[in-house]
Amino acid sequence: MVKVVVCGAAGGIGQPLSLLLKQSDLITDLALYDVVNAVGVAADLSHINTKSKVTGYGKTEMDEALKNAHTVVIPAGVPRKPGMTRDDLFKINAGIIRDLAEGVARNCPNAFVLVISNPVNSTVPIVCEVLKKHGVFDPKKVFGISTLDVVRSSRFVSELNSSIDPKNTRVTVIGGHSGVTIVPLLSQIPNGFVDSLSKEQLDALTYRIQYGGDEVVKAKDGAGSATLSMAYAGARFTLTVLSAILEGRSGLVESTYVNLEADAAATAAFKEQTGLDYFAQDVEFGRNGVEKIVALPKLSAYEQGLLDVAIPELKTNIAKGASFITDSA
Ligand SMILES: NC(=O)C1=CN([C@@H]2O[C@H](COP(=O)(O)OP(=O)(O)OC[C@H]3O[C@@H](n4cnc5c(N)ncnc54)[C@H](O)[C@@H]3O)[C@@H](O)[C@H]2O)C=CC1
Ligand SMILES: O=C([O-])CC(=O)C(=O)O
Repeated sequence: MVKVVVCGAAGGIGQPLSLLLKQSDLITDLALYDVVNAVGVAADLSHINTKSKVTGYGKTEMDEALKNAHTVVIPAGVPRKPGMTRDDLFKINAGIIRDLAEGVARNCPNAFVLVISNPVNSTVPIVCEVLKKHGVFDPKKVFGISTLDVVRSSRFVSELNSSIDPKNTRVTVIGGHSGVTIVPLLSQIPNGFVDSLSKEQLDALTYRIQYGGDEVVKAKDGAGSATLSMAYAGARFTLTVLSAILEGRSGLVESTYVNLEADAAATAAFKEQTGLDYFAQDVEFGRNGVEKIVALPKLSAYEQGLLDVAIPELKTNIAKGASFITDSA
């Protein structure tokens, strides 16, 4: 049995994400949990003629939903409105994520946990600290999904150079998932892409990637943030990880936000230099989740400048998430 649970499954991301996961034969049981309407969404999806069995769980049924899960994907919580930062969501989402992580520790302590809910820079440390508290933390199994930054980068780059196919051009994005902590490594794009840009173009492209989320928040004008592109990115990430774990496919890589203990040997020097415990960078997946954290390529001076700005902000975000659990222990 491969049971995948979507927590927040009736939401703007949860519904299309569940629809995309329903397409996959890797999943045998798709469990949809939400405090509202999950049973209805599950009934709807359950009629689709693919192999997985879909079940819905309401507000009081979290434990049942999570029981024996293989993988838990979490897009539960509130989205931004114009004028808000992702950090402004902490007040409401931190408690939601803590309670879901407690549910994971109780019902599926060996599950892979994939976190979408913002602020990702802080919600991932919350999940890790809760699992640590229960003695069930495996850093190879907890991921912050920052794939949307990669998806946006590929698309935005292709808008500047029509010979680039956005589907086949993966841009490594390191750091975290908010504003200045999003650091795209555009210098890694082949064929001298970055050298073809003026300084103004490079600044504008970098800003667009860092603030792509705000573009959508503004356009939706109070009706939330990215949902469809996030569902696409979330499904791509989830199915990539599942393919490595279940099918043993090797060489599968995505940028994702992880606890650096997931590959302590590879990241020891970086941790020492920066003081960061969590960081988004390219990760190769394997049967146990993180197979290895890919070494950072040589950054351009421009990228190093971006990273220098990202580090203090990331540190604050991480400390805020971790202390939300450790200070209440
Ligand atoms: N990682 C990323 O790149 C992205 C993250 N997000 C984040 O994803 C989250 C969800 O966004 P949307 O789907 O647009 O919001 P939404 O409001 O449409 O959906 C959230 C769902 O979570 C449910 N929910 C609330 N509390 C819950 C709980 N305790 N247990 C289970 N379900 C609960 C709600 O009932 C709702 O159905 C937000 O925090 C948003 O900022 C959004 C886009 C990209
Ligand atoms: O911007 C937001 O609040 C949602 C998000 O994380 C994104 O679209 O990247």
